[in-house]
Amino acid sequence: MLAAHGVVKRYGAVRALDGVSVEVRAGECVALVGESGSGKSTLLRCFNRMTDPDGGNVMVDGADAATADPVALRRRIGYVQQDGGLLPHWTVLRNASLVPRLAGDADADARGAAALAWVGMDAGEFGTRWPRELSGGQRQRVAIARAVAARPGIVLLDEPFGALDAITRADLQTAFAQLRRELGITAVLVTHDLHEAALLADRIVVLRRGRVEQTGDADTLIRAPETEYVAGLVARARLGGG
Ligand SMILES: Nc1ncnc2c1ncn2[C@@H]1O[C@H](COP(=O)(O)OP(=O)(O)OP(=O)(O)O)[C@@H](O)[C@H]1O
Repeated sequence: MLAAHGVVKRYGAVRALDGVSVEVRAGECVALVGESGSGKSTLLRCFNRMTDPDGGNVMVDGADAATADPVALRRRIGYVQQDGGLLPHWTVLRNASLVPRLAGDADADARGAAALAWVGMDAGEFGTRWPRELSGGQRQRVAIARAVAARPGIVLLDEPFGALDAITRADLQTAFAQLRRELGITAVLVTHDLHEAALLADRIVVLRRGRVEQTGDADTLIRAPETEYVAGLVARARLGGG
């Protein structure tokens, strides 16, 4: 469904991505894990052309992303950013129905309301509120609703639960996992947190300095780390309360 082949992205002297290859099968959730600056967000943004690579290629649903219209691509691919990215002067319902509305869907509000219900928010109760009138967890729920309202087959998530307290984060992780299964969404999730990756993803890609260090399911990473770096990451995650 998604693939990066030998992707290179440079920012001046920095090689944010240095020949990265990743494949994401239909219906799968793949987590991109790595320390700050390892290239996770850059790789994520290559899939919806918010960033264009300098080398290699990116495939979306069998077609080269470089030839796709970026706006059309972004309407087909849901995107959740770290801070939610809600428009502050739009109500919750208007935020949630943004993508169907941009696509000219006459039922945009109904789709937004349905998406809010999927993430456990009643449009009657929350729809007319402003983003600033929500808790951080509620805002992230709306951000997820917005990303799925147009029923995209693919959703990209950049540290969507990072800024939340542990209980809210666990609630949202469960809600997202359920929604992903129900809607059959293919997802790429950027996270610092190996626990979160193990919980939500079918496979984990460990990035380090713009390169893939190891790809595998959580069990493989834990039982058979291929590099000292991955072994260290696993050890630190255990120390961190796993
Ligand atoms: N627009 C940009 N201009 C210049 N350098 C950039 C830009 N975007 C990213 N970089 C650099 O590319 C590298 C990878 O950044 P990226 O944001 O992909 O890392 P990350 O793993 O997502 O980090 P974090 O977890 O801190 O978000 C970093 O060295 C970063 O400073």
